[in-house]
Amino acid sequence: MSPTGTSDFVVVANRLPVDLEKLPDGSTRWKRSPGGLVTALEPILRSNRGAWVGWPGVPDVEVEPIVEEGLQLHPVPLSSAELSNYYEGFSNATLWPLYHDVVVKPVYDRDWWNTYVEVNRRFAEATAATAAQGATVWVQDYQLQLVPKMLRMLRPDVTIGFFLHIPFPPVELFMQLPWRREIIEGLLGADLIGFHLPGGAENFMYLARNLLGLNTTRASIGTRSRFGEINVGFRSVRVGAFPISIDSSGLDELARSRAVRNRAAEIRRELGNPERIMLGVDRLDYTKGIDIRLRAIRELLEEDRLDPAQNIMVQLATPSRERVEHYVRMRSAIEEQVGRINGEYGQVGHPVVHYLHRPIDRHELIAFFVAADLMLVTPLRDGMNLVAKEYVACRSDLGGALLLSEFTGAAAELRQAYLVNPHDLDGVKNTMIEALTQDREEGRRRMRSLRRQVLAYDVDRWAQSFLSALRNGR
Ligand SMILES: O=P(O)(O)OC[C@H]1O[C@H](O[C@H]2O[C@H](CO)[C@@H](O)[C@H](O)[C@H]2O)[C@H](O)[C@@H](O)[C@@H]1O
Ligand SMILES: Cc1cn([C@@H]2O[C@H](COP(=O)(O)OP(=O)(O)O)[C@@H](O)[C@H]2O)c(=O)[nH]c1=O
Repeated sequence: MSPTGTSDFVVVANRLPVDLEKLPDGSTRWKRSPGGLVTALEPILRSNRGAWVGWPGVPDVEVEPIVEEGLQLHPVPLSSAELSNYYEGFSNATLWPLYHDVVVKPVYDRDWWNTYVEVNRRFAEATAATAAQGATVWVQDYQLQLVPKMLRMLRPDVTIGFFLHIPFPPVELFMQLPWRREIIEGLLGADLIGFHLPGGAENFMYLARNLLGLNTTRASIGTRSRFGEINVGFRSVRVGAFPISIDSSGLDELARSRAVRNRAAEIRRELGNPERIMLGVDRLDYTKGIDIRLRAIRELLEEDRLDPAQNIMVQLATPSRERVEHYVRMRSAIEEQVGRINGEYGQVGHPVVHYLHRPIDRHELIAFFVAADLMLVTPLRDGMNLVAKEYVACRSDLGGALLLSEFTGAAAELRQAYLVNPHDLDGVKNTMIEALTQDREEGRRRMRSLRRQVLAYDVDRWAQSFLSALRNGR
């Protein structure tokens, strides 16, 4: 057994909720980390006054643990070589594409795998040193799939939950992975393994049964109900589906504020008061289908089905994984598409596509949600997509429309969105026109129904359903 720490509730994630930023003058400051995992978990951990174990966002720095507004942050350092092999390599050039339907070809590299094992061990050791006797530890996501087993060996006294934020792939794809047994065994160190959707949970059950030969239940898995069970020696591991969500009422309240409404009106003016504003908000990731929506817009302009003077698109794109090859290529391709549309259909001072490649602050983002007539969410595959839910939460006016890919986790719940198959470009184009020209009452009916779902199933409900299953099941 490792020495114990003092925290009763510990979240372990690849990143801390804040990234250390090195400024040109050599000083440093903390800024919010990108992505939906942090958006979802930060409020929960703050209200639990827990500890967060994670990487501080830059390589080759040793940072002491800090306490920030009651939240204890325990940085796990990574060297440049580890960053390259564990984060950019195995996590984001092997697992990420493999788990997202092999949208691009995964790379299988033994050195990357070895570093992934070493870094997972470091996270497990840091967690073991942070958790109090009998603590609850919640391990997050694909970067840390070996931590549950490693931590159990170090600290059999703690209760371990694991949640996967990205899709768990179909069995035929997962079987490509040379280290497939190790990953499944790593995850089985947890007491409860959570996925967004029942399909991912059932894929995992199948592998436990057929790859590792374990005894499992066989009934279908429900959403927040009907968990699967796997016998691992004398232990029982439960498996369930817990769709993640957002701080719906917090966003709803902010979006109703005068400051946000004024800013939304100002955004419309800044864009030249067009009849309709379309919006995309994503990390710049090839899974998000940004290229698909741009292609759809270009073809609609070509076919004279969209008036470029009255239909404006805003694409907000946070930089992401900028040294991974496919991300570099995709950025160039998207910027070329934006340039081409503006070159062919824009006017001086009036581009058709407004594109920002930088992180946007949450208040500004909410004003964009309030200003937009059509939200375009077109991933080829996405674990959940919190942006879709955030747009709905911000539309208490029942205005706007959500166009949503069927291949997002969110589509399982947001059935009244304009659902599209992103591989069917004509379908995307026709649905864009349908949503842009929707009857006002039809739009209000759809948005009312979407809001019922998003406001009822918020991030607190997600965390409570997972944590109560974890605590009651041991
Ligand atoms: O840490 P990065 O490499 O910069 O990536 C940011 C996060 O991206 C992924 O987010 C996922 O989690 C969301 C919340 O569950 C979900 O809505 C989305 O569909 C996922 O893509 C990744 O899983 C996180 O680990 C990263 O922090
Ligand atoms: C572009 C942008 C986004 N955000 C916030 O980031 C998350 C994104 O979460 P989602 O589940 O949709 O996808 P990933 O986790 O990135 O795969 C969401 O909360 C956005 O509001 C942001 O704050 N600033 C940005 O510029």
